[in-house]
Amino acid sequence: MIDAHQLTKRYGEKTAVDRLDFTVRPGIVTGFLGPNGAGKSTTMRMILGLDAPTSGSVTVNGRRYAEHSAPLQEVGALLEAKSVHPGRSAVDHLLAQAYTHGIPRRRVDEVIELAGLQSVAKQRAGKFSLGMGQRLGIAAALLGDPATVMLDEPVNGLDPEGVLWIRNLLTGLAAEGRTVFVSSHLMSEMALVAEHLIIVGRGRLLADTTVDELVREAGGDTVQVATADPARLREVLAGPGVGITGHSGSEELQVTGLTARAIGLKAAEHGIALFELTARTVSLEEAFMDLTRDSVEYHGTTAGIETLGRAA
Ligand SMILES: Nc1ncnc2c1ncn2[C@@H]1O[C@H](COP(=O)(O)OP(=O)(O)OP(=O)(O)O)[C@@H](O)[C@H]1O
Repeated sequence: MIDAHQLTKRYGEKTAVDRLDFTVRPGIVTGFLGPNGAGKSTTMRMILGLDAPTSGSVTVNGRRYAEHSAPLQEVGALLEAKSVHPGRSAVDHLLAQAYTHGIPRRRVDEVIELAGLQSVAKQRAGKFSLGMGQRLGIAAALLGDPATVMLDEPVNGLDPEGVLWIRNLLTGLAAEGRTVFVSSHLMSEMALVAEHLIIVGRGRLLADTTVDELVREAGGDTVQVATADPARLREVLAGPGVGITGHSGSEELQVTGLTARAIGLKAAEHGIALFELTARTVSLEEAFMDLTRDSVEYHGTTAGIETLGRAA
């Protein structure tokens, strides 16, 4: 369990993390989402005691990270910038960490296997590809068999097989009852693994919600209907909890609060012809963009490219 209370970090004038309150619970994967620069890494660094909060606090299982007597066994973490001695082999890197934390050699072999690094375990880590480096970082994070696992952008640099491996690993760790907290700026990736989402923008909490709820709030339960008699259809569909919108004179209506099936049945019952009946599924990516639109610090632009194209 991770608990943040009014967690704040300022770097001079810049507020990187702004009064965050959230709880990360065991037994599920919680996604930590936000655009670039939203404050995710800073928050994770504070959870691990690598950065001190300017104000507020964050605890892991009721204590600050530094107060745990065996922190590696409490929280296993992979942060973006991982320092591995380039001349050391993967196995030696893990052994060095295991020895200094009283972890048996057997566990090193276990995590090497878990991370699929058996064939390269004796190679120098300096020669590792980005994906292999990520796997080594994850092996190190799991070394202490921690109850809480925290990974910052774990799919970075992984090939499709590696991405799938991470997904299964995360859901497996959560199923074992661990607390799993994973950051990403990719909603599509989070949608596949996370059950709960904590979304931040410019250091602030934007949403603390489930994947299902986010889609619902974004209008994911809207049904698009086209009919020859929109006025009559409005009448027969109207009721408590039902919302109907549409331009006057248009054949198209947008209906919330009723399933496509219920709308189809009602229309048939009243002999109203329908031309279209489509349940509109809002992608999580759209929901995320809507939520964070005002918090994106670094907007991309294609204006320069267009200008170049015209000049050519
Ligand atoms: N040591 C630092 N000194 C000054 N500013 C910092 C420092 N660390 C982070 N920041 C600023 O704080 C803000 C939050 O950064 P952070 O790296 O936590 O965001 P993030 O959500 O992890 O972003 P990304 O998805 O790009 O990794 C950014 O504006 C960043 O420039």
